[in-house]
Amino acid sequence: MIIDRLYDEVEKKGNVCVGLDTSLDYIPEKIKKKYKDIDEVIFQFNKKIIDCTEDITAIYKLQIAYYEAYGIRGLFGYMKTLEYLRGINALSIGDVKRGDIASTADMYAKAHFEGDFETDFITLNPYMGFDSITPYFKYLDKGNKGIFVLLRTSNPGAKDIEYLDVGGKNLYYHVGDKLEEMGKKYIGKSGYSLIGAVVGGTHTDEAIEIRERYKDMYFLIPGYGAQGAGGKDVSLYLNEGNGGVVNSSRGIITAYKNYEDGIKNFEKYTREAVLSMREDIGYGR
Ligand SMILES: O=c1ccn([C@@H]2O[C@H](COP(=O)(O)O)[C@@H](O)[C@H]2O)c(=O)[nH]1
Repeated sequence: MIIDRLYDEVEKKGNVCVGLDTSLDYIPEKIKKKYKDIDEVIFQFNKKIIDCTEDITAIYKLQIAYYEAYGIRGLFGYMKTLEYLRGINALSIGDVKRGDIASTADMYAKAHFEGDFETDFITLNPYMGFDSITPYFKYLDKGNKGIFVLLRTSNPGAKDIEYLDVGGKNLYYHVGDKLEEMGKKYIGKSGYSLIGAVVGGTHTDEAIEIRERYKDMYFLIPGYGAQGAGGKDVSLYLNEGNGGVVNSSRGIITAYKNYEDGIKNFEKYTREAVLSMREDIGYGR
């Protein structure tokens, strides 16, 4: 199952999920001048990041908005990056956060688990109801695709809805309990399910309870670095160093900007950002 592959990647390489949130503002002028089309500029920048981090990165997450924002060329950049990751046998998450009625969800599933935009995992938004999630299960049945469903997100606004009291428990626990139950059917040999959850590393007060309560769930943990979460925070969501991947996007792909010689030594600084994040999370301890 694909979740077992992710588990093994984390064992070998650590918990870092590099976020390829590729805004043109992050790309050095040198690359922008070298390639005529935006898709190639985006792809070449992503390729540089992937090539210097692949052996220390468990999985890459592409937030689709950063590609959609550049229209059809941006989406070509998205497609090329995913093709490249598949070619080197690296895992990918399409951070698409879909949620819609079942007939539309069927088409979203086809769009992101097959064809040009195929990824290993996608993110889903469950707050339209569980019938917006179940249409993806036919891909889970084959074992080679997985989902990360928004549970308790990293943004301050998580408190507005996700924390609402529903029958004596926070709404996100209501969502999580149902996901854990549905996920029992999809547990791999690692002990984790193809139905995972997104939990923001920026809120830590309930982290231990969430980890304890959802033993089968693999976590995608955003919020590290640019949003303020640190290694100690995110590691509360892990289980003996596994059970989750920690995303950092801006913190890694713009790391080179912190140095005067950043453009010249782009690969060195990008790699250092992943290595220091991996250590901060507790790799090797
Ligand atoms: O709760 C959530 C869910 C998703 N995200 C996404 O993760 C990255 C974070 O980027 P940084 O630059 O490391 O802050 C981004 O793609 C978000 O859309 C999240 O932040 N929180």
